Amino acid sequence: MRNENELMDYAMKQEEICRKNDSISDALFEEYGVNRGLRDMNGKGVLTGLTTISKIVSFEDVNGVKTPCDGQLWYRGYNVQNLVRQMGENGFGFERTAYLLLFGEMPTEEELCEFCKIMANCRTLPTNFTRDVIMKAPTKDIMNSMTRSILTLASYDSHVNSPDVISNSLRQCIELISIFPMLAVYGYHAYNHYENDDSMYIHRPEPELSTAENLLMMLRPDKKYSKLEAKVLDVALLLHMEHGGGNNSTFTTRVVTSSGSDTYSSIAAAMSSLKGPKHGGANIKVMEMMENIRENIKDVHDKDEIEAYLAKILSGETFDRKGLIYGMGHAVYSLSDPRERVFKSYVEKLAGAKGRGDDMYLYNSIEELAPKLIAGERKIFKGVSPNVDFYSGFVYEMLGIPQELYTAIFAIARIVGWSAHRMEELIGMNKIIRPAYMSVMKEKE
Ligand SMILES: CC(=O)SCCNC(=O)CCNC(=O)[C@H](O)C(C)(C)COP(=O)(O)OP(=O)(O)OC[C@H]1O[C@@H](n2cnc3c(N)ncnc32)[C@H](O)[C@@H]1OP(=O)(O)O
Ligand SMILES: O=C([O-])CC(=O)C(=O)O
Repeated sequence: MRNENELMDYAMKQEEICRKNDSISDALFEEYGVNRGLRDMNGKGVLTGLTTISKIVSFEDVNGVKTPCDGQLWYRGYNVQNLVRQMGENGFGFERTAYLLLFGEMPTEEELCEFCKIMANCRTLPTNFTRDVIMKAPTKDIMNSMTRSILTLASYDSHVNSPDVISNSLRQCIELISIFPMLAVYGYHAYNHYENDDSMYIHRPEPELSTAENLLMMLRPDKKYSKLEAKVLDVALLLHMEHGGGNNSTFTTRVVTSSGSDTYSSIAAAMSSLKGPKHGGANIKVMEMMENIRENIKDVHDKDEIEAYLAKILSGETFDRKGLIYGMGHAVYSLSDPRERVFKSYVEKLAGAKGRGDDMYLYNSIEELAPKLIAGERKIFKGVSPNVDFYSGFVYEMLGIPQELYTAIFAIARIVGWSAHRMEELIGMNKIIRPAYMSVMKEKE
């Protein structure tokens, strides 16, 4: 039998050699003008593509000077805050926005109706897929469970690759967008049954329900949810659907697509990127961090105590020792992330209704204190503010959604953006993405 301890001891011993041979000095990056993380000295991303899918604004021109401003996000020419507003109190936006992002124009009522019907018909899994794939080796890591399902679905597709690349990829993307909620929720129920010994429910989606409604219906044992809950979840999905070509998971989609690989592999790669705690996985990390803060401070109303504990998180002294305050900061936004602002308005309503005033106070205090602390400790050129995922976990928690599903919900939304970028890459680029690495290796005899 394999001796795990022996292997771990070996890896720990060899770590030192890896560190010695894999470290490259900052001076060499400067000498060759190489931008770490494809970002320039001011944190701005290196320009690697053109897109018509979305636009992010974080700076404005003030008398010829580039100045940080409140963030804006636009989908196919429409401001996201307006898209949310236009849905009204009861309307659902996921399907309409998915159409907009995928096809580049707002659907008429007739086009939307046809698209919803197509999606409803797609919400079915191959025979015994739930039993044979999703329930096998269940895991708390729902992103992994979904990724395994996505890759396995390729074996059930008799036309994984087809000469009609564009229409075939579009078909596959629409199918995956439609069934993502099932892969996520069934993956969770399987885990919850086998690992937590809870009852398992496999409710089939209902054709007349929206994506958000289906998700809540499939999740709940009694299939019940309120209109407000479905509305809040729909807004969360709309806000997470798309964020340009440069975010880590969308860029991954574009890189894998550019090699000629298939839809399942491109989306599986994007899932693997999204789950990272610096990207979509931050929504779970925020909740773990909040729990850790609550456990370690005596009074949630004492801002000095909160500040001192945040300083410890930032110095890597406590929590996960990574030195990050999760839910804060963004690669592009400066003064604010527009999606966080929308979320906050819902959070305040929900927290009031659910008697979570103390938690709201704690979140507000962190929102006020953390940016100043981070700016004091790190080199921040553009400003640092709460991002979309600072409040998303809190919202999901108040909706009774289990923590294991938080990043999966992000994926259920972002697959629309990934799909739109896969289509744009296939239609407009036709060039393998292949940046260069300068070798600073020393030749040896
Ligand atoms: C959906 C999303 O993906 S939104 C982002 C979700 N992620 C998180 O909430 C995790 C916490 N935040 C972070 O790790 C970062 O802010 C990121 C990954 C989102 C962006 O990082 P960057 O692009 O490096 O941001 P920026 O250029 O402003 O950072 C400058 C410095 O501040 C640090 N910094 C930024 N945000 C934080 C933070 N929340 N906590 C501690 N340090 C931070 C960066 O690590 C960087 O330090 P370095 O130069 O020593 O590496
Ligand atoms: O754009 C990024 O770097 C992160 C991201 O996906 C988002 O904020 O939605």
